[in-house]
Amino acid sequence: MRLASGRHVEASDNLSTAAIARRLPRTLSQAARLGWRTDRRAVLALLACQIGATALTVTALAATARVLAAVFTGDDIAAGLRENLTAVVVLALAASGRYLLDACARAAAARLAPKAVREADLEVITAATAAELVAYEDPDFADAHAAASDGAEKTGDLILDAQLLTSAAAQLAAAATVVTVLHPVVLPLLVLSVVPCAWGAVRGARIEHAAHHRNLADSRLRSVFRSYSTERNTADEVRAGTMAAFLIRQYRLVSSRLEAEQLRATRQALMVQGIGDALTAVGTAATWGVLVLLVSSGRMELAVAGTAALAVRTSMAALATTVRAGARLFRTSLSLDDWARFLAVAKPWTTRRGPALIAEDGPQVITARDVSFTYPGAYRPALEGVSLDLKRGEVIALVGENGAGKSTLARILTGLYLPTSGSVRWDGVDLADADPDEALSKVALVPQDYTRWPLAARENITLGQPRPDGDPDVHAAAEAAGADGVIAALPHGLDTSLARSWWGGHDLSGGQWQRLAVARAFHRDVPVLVMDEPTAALDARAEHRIYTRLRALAEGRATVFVTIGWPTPASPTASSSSTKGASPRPAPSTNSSAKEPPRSSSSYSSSRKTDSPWRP
Ligand SMILES: Nc1ncnc2c1ncn2[C@@H]1O[C@H](COP(=O)(O)OP(=O)(O)OP(=O)(O)O)[C@@H](O)[C@H]1O
Repeated sequence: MRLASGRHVEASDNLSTAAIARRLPRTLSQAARLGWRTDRRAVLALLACQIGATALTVTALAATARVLAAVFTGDDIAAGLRENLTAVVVLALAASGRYLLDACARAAAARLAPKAVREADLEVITAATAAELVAYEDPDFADAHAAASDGAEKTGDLILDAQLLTSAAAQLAAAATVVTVLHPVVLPLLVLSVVPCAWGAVRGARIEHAAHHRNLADSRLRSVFRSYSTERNTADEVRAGTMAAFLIRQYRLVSSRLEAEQLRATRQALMVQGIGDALTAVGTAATWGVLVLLVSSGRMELAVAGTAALAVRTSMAALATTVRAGARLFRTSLSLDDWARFLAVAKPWTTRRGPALIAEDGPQVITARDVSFTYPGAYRPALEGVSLDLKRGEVIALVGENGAGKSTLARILTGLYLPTSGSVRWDGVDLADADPDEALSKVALVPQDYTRWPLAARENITLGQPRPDGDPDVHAAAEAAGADGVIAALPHGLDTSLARSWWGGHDLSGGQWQRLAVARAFHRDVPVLVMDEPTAALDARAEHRIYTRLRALAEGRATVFVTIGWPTPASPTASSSSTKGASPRPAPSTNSSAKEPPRSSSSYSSSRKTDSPWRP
């Protein structure tokens, strides 16, 4: 199995080194802004220490030159040192001060780094949660999101590397100044020897990063195989289905693809870096050769050559650190670029609908007209030409085969998805123009795949939004959903943690979880209630309880009930007293296909013949 790489990967592959280098300042300034937002004092301390350390490096090297001149030029070294005592003291103070300030700068960077990671990650979370729900159906969004999470993690490295780079670059600048003062020909040689090394390091980083991008889809696939093989949710099926060998084979297959791609990239990167290092070795040899030549031809005094040799060594060490830190910074900035890229990819998906508000006591009526919907990247619409009306106090049942579009329609009626064409209006307000937070605050949804929140039982029902009366309301909702017995059996009642993978966490059965999921919808005192197969995992008694309560619960609410209960044609049928007809596909709408007549909540329980009218 192979996942297609998305536009995101291709766009990254096409980025040239020059293009990325041009974007580097922007990426760095983004990191600086992040740092500034998270801890200004640490940023200021970092800057002050860095500037101070640079000034002290220059001072120390200038003092070094004077001390070395005293040592090499005079016959009496001790006398020379005594005469230049100030330079010796300055050298000692500047050198130790520089180490101190360097350590302070590193400490400030270390303090800043985790905060920057947190802030960058929060930006990813904010962008993801602000995006339209349908964005999650777009593979590019998913790939960009995966890459962004890595990128956010690297923000900390970026700050540490930036500190290291500026520190090394300051040392280099100071040493290079001294070398230039001693003899102007040495500096160009130094530069020539470092350029190939820098080129190799940067080019190698780009090759490896491009491979990382090509591997993104496979990396995700492998981690899915890994988690499906080992996680608790799937552990029983893995064993009962004797799937372990198959999953391990798939894991190996994807891993070998990943490793082959990685190996190819590493070979290329090593080759490029090797060429750069070899050229640098030639340049270094030339630098030393020129120094020897200058001394042997009498164009440079031995004392000056000694100082130059020291400065060249310092420069070389600083250059090596600068190149290493620069290459790492470059690689990190590529990851940070992924982070920034996700924010850019997510931006157009940001929910921006309009300021229209639904009346405080609304919606009284939900009207869908000619609604069609196609998932991003899908070849055919999931819904086509659906029209219906749903009033407060009515229950509408969406019935149809698997894949007929019931869940999609339910999400469109609540405004979770916007139709590709047609409109959904609440009291005449098009949901495409309505403030989504305000509209969704009027919706309670029991999704098909409800979440087992690793929280206390109370928060699993209130979703962190307790009603003014507190626990009595929680118990009332639990009672309506048949979850009161579940809570009563918990060791600490509503305070019991349901984070089953943690110590002290309590586990529930599938049906018990579903009762909680239904209770959470009942707890939300809102006018629109959507239940997507809410009784699939319930026993007959619990199902009966929900159905018998539904009438009371639907009182004053617009309720959508999704079920596959009836044997019906391939399209879902919307049944309610006011339904105009719903048909997700070209297939026709209709109530006529339903075995139960359309009805509203008021006629619902009285016309039932079985405990579950949806499953005759
Ligand atoms: N993320 C997606 N991307 C592309 N197509 C999708 C996506 N999700 C659903 N579909 C397609 O949309 C159609 C309707 O799906 P939907 O989940 O609404 O059906 P359903 O009637 O609720 O099915 P079920 O009874 O199995 O829950 C299906 O054909 C499905 O393949």
